[in-house]
Amino acid sequence: MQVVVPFSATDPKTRLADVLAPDERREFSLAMLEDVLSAIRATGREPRVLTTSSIDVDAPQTVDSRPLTPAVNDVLAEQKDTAIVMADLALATPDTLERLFSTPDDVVLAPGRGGGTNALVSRHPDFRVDYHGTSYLDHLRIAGDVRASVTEVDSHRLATDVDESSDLAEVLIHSDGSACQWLREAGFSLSVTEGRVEASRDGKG
Ligand SMILES: Nc1nc2c(ncn2[C@@H]2O[C@H](COP(=O)(O)OP(=O)(O)OP(=O)(O)O)[C@@H](O)[C@H]2O)c(=O)[nH]1
Ligand SMILES: C[C@H](OP(=O)(O)O)C(=O)O
Repeated sequence: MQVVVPFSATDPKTRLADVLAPDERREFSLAMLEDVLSAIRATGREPRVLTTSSIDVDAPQTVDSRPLTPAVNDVLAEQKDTAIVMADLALATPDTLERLFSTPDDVVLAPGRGGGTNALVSRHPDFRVDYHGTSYLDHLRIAGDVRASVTEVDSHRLATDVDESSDLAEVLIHSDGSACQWLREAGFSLSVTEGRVEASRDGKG
C-alpha cells in the first residue's frame, strides 16, 4: 500500500490566521506534517508527500500545484491500493493509523469532525475523492456509486484535524510531538476561561 500525505505549502491553515502570522502558519503546518510522517513511518510504511510546491522535508515528495481533489484523484488512478492521510492530523498515532491501514474493505474512511475526511484507504480501482464541505458524506455516496464496500474508522485522534484556534488546545492536551513543541515555544499554553479549556498565547486568555 502506498501512503500519500497531501500538503498545502503556499498559504496553509488560513483558518488559523486569527492567532498565527503567515510565517507561523507555515512553520506550524510543517511541524504537524513531521508528526504525521513519523506516525506513518512507525507503522512500517514510507509516506510520500503530495505538495503544492517543493518543501524541505525528509520524505519523498511529488509536487502538484492543482487543487486537492484532482491531485489526489490522479494518485488514486495510478495505484488502487492507496492511503491518503491529511497533514494536519497532529494527534495521529501509529496505533490509530495502523487500525486505518489494516481495516480490510474496499474503502475505509476516517471522518473528521464537521463532515470532512481526514484519512482514507482505497482498494477499489474506481473510487475517487471529492474534498471540502461534507466530503465524508460525498465519499460514502461515491463508494456506493462504484459499488465499493465501506467501513468507517471511529477514532478521536484521526477525527481531530487542526483547522481553527479552538483545535490548538487538543494538540496541547493529547500530543507531545513537534506541533505541540512548536506551540509551546510560540508561547501557547492551556488556560481555563469560565470553565472552557483554550490554548492561549503568552498567558493572554
Ligand atoms: N496537495 C494539496 N494539499 C492540500 C491542498 N489544500 C489543502 N491541502 C492539504 O489537505 C489537508 C486538509 O487541508 P484543509 O484543512 O482543508 O486546508 P488548509 O489549506 O490546510 O487550511 P485552510 O486554509 O484553513 O482551509 C492538509 O493536509 C493540507 O495541507 C491542495 O490544494 N493541494
Ligand atoms: C480536505 C477537507 O478538509 P476540511 O476542510 O474538512 O478540513 C475535507 O476533509 O474534505
